[in-house]
Amino acid sequence: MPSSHWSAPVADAPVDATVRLPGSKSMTNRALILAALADGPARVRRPLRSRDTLLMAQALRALGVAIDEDGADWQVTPAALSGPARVDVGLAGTVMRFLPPVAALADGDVAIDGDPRARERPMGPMITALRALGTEIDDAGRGALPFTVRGAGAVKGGTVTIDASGSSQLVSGLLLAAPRFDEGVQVRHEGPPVPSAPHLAMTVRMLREAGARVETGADEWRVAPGPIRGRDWDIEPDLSNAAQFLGAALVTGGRVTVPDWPADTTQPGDALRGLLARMGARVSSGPDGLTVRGTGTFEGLEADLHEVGELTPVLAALAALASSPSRLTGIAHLRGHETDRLAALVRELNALGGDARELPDGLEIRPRPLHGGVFHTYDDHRMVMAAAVLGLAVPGVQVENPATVGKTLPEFTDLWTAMVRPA
Ligand SMILES: O=C(O)C1=C[C@@H](OP(=O)(O)O)[C@@H](O)[C@H](O)C1
Ligand SMILES: C=C(OP(=O)(O)O)C(=O)O
Repeated sequence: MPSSHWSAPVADAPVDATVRLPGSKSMTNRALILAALADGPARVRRPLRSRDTLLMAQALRALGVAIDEDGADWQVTPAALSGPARVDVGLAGTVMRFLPPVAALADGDVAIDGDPRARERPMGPMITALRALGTEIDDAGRGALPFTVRGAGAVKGGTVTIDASGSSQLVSGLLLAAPRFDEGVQVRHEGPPVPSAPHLAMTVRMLREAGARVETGADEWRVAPGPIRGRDWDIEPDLSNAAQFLGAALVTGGRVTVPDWPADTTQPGDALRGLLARMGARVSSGPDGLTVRGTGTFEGLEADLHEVGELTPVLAALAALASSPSRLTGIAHLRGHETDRLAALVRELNALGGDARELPDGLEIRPRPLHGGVFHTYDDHRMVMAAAVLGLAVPGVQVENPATVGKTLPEFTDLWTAMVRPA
């Protein structure tokens, strides 16, 4: 086995674990943007420290913002934003969609690029929208990364219509910076439905928590011009990254508790409570956190995951181990994620003997006995997580490039091993 592979541990016994999870990627990167654009210092408490959030911090520092480590927190001191600067978005959707509107507010050129795959992810509507709002962008006609934002120190703002069916982040990015646009923004979506409604709710809630005036309608969002308050942001645990751990309770007939599960949250991972219950889990909340218990058998899932697409890879792995078939729909936009997730999941599940096929907007998965083999991960953190779930029940799953999980959870294999093989 090449040393770049990880042998996913088989569970010899039901897991019985409490897994404390690091902060939410989506909340950390929104808090960083709002802190950078605020009227005074801000603190991000217990941020996620992973590739996606460190890239965001680095991008904002490149524009002049000070982000200092302070114990478990980050202290953010805003500054007049300026170029010339170079920004690396890596493969982070949140950086590639949230940073350009901030760069538009800077005084000077900001050159933005990322991993090869980042150049293929949907970006055109953001470029078109920023131009319509008064910003010059040099993209050599690509409609994609790399491009240079010719920041003029201000953005006029106003009304813009975009097709955000490829990614909700196109809307979130425009809204997060919009209080600082001269006229604010009114974004209208036209096209097939926008995915990831909870992430849009997160954007709106965090903007309001920072003092912005936001109105929402059907496929329409309006942000008034005005100050963004510097404040403390408490980052919740990343509930999407809870999926594989809670799923392990289902696969092994065990128990997993995630502490500090928020009572009221906009994170899409909160939907795991209902989704795993539908598969047969017993789900309960208490002072210890959220607990999922499995019985040892569990059913497949028929679900529209349009709003919670990032849960798909782990749910697909669970589906492959379930006692009945699954249909996961509403997720055509996953073809534009870190990799084409529908194609990648079908290929890798079937390479282990599975029976998965692509639907126009999703996946159909029929459980079959699986065997070991190499599970390719395509620079996709959630493919590593999906492979680990399969490995609980299938001996010999070799996960290629496990380090790619560092996009959102660098400590994943340690947390996983501690759960499956407690000392
Ligand atoms: O705004 C956010 O923080 C996110 C929105 C979603 O993006 P899409 O709407 O592109 O799926 C989600 O999949 C991604 O992991 C995080
Ligand atoms: C789609 C995801 O990430 P990104 O923020 O890069 O879009 C994800 O984390 O599942």
